[in-house]
Amino acid sequence: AEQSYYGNSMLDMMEFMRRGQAQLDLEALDNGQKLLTKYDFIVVGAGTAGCALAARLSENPRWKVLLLEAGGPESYAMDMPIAAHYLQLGEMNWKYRTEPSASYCLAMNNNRCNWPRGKVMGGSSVLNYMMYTRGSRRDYDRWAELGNPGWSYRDVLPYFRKYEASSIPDADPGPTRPGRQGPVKISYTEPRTRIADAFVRASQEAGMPRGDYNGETQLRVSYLQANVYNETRWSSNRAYLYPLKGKRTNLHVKKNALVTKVLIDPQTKTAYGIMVQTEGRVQKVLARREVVVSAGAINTPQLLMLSGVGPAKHLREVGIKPIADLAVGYNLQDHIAPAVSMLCNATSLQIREMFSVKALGDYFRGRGPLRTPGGVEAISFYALDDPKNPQGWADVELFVVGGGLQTNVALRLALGLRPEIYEDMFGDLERSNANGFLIFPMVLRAKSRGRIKLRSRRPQEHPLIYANYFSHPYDLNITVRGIEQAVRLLEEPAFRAIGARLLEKRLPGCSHLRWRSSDYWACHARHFTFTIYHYSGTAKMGPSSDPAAVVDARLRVHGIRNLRVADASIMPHLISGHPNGPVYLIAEKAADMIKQDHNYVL
Ligand SMILES: Cc1cc2nc3c(=O)[nH]c(=O)nc-3n(C[C@H](O)[C@H](O)[C@H](O)COP(=O)(O)OP(=O)(O)OC[C@H]3O[C@@H](n4cnc5c(N)ncnc54)[C@H](O)[C@@H]3O)c2cc1C
Repeated sequence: AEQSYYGNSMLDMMEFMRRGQAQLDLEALDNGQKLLTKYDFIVVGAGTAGCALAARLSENPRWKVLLLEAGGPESYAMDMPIAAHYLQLGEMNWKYRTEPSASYCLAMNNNRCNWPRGKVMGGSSVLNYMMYTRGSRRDYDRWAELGNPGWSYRDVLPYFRKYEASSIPDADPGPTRPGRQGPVKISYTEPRTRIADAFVRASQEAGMPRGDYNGETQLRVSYLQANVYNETRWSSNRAYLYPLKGKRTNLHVKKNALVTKVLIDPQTKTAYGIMVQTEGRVQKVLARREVVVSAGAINTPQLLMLSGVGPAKHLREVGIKPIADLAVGYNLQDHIAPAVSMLCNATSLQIREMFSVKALGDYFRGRGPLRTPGGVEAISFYALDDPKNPQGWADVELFVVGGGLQTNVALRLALGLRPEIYEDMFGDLERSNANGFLIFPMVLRAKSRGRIKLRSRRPQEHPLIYANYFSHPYDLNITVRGIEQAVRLLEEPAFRAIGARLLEKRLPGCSHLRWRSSDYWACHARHFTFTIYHYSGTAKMGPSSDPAAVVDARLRVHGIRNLRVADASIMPHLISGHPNGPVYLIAEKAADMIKQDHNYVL
């Protein structure tokens, strides 16, 4: 038996290396391309939006398209779902941090929240937890009501269905049914811990119907729908570009290429190219038709400001001549979820045990825990402010991770938790291998707004990030109610059956407050202000009559010709769910609008 174990292990390792090499070979197909001096379209950033956009624009064989990415190739190891936390520790992460605050992220080193972002082919779709949600229909209807024709749920539904390749067997079959043929895979994940089963059942026992939260009604509990297929993360790079590698000669992809400026003629206010730092030098590349910025909600405002598009006063402060005075970098939104730690008698995911050759072998055979997307297993949506309305607009989401903060060292590091707080809260649990889980109450429609500012005019320098969590009183209030909803679930029979209970440990900074009181939970939230990484809104879409708008409903930058933004930055309000899917929607719609505007009709 021992012999066959080692024999299999060797084969599994070889298989791992074979798959890794096959992927690198694909990625290497881009490397031989020599940059032209001029393209029809230049897309900045190969993230969720950028890959989709470049693939769609280059469908016209007559257009030459250049996709520029600051990071390097995606690798096979990144695509193992459970590796998600670890990726935040590597160079494929921009490793942003918010400015220190006295009112949030108090349990984190220097009171700064870590804000990871993908710096790699596929962008944040390579770092993310693969949770797939469309959000509420009301989100899109609100976008349209704000003066953005074409963005109501009815209007955008065909775009969801265009990119989706859902294999969810019990998806809502009604008019909102998912697409089955698109490039972006969506499936249920396995294996499931008993904890996830208990969460789904306890939610039902508390009155929440089970069903498809991406269907007609969002207020449902369900196992997670995820961007995973064949045990593999389905990044935007894999979805849109891998099928084209080496085949689409009019699409050039350049990695390790940092765009430092969009070139805009100050007289005609027309974008005509970019400056890019690559292979040790800075060069100019021209755009015959348009530059599209898809650098994500932190880098897009940074790049626009570096190029003279932004708040004139702030640009002058850092020595940049303004070309268009627009509210770039304002309207920054995010989702936070101050996770609550529970203990239980059911076996939770013990990450330490996962990194073995056996686990790898199981993974190749379609088994085992390496397939879980970072441990997130099930999810539910509540309209706490409108509880009687079955069609309500969700304001809180709960999701469950079948392991505790103590079961995964990478999670602690990724969050930047202060070592002394970690030791106080979780040290004993880690040493005793205690079984536990986390419920994350995610606040879906926060009213606080943050801001991105330039630290300097150097493109290599990280911008300043002010998250401003809880600056609006609604946000702390709804956060506390979300936590209380999570804790209430523990009373349900399904959770009782696995001995689920709150971790009875007070945060050192909150020990003066009555245990489990709302003041205690507010203090908990100010300490464990965990971002769920949904930064958005910093190049807001809206009509020119809206002083906060940066782009119009066709995603054209107000007052500048031949320049668009297509990524999470354009969301006027962050959607009530996880935004990776909605960013594909933005990219797909942007691609169609660009094709229409340049008279290319499929
Ligand atoms: C850790 C983490 C977990 C998440 N979990 C989920 C989840 O489970 N479900 C979900 O729906 N969403 C999740 N998200 C959010 C989701 O992934 C993002 O909203 C989405 O990827 C944003 O897409 P984007 O195209 O706007 O930006 P990105 O995907 O971040 O792409 C921007 C790209 O531009 C590149 N770039 C930036 N500046 C430049 C420049 N100057 N020159 C060249 N290239 C540049 C970047 O390197 C990057 O590749 C998560 C995000 C993170 C970081």
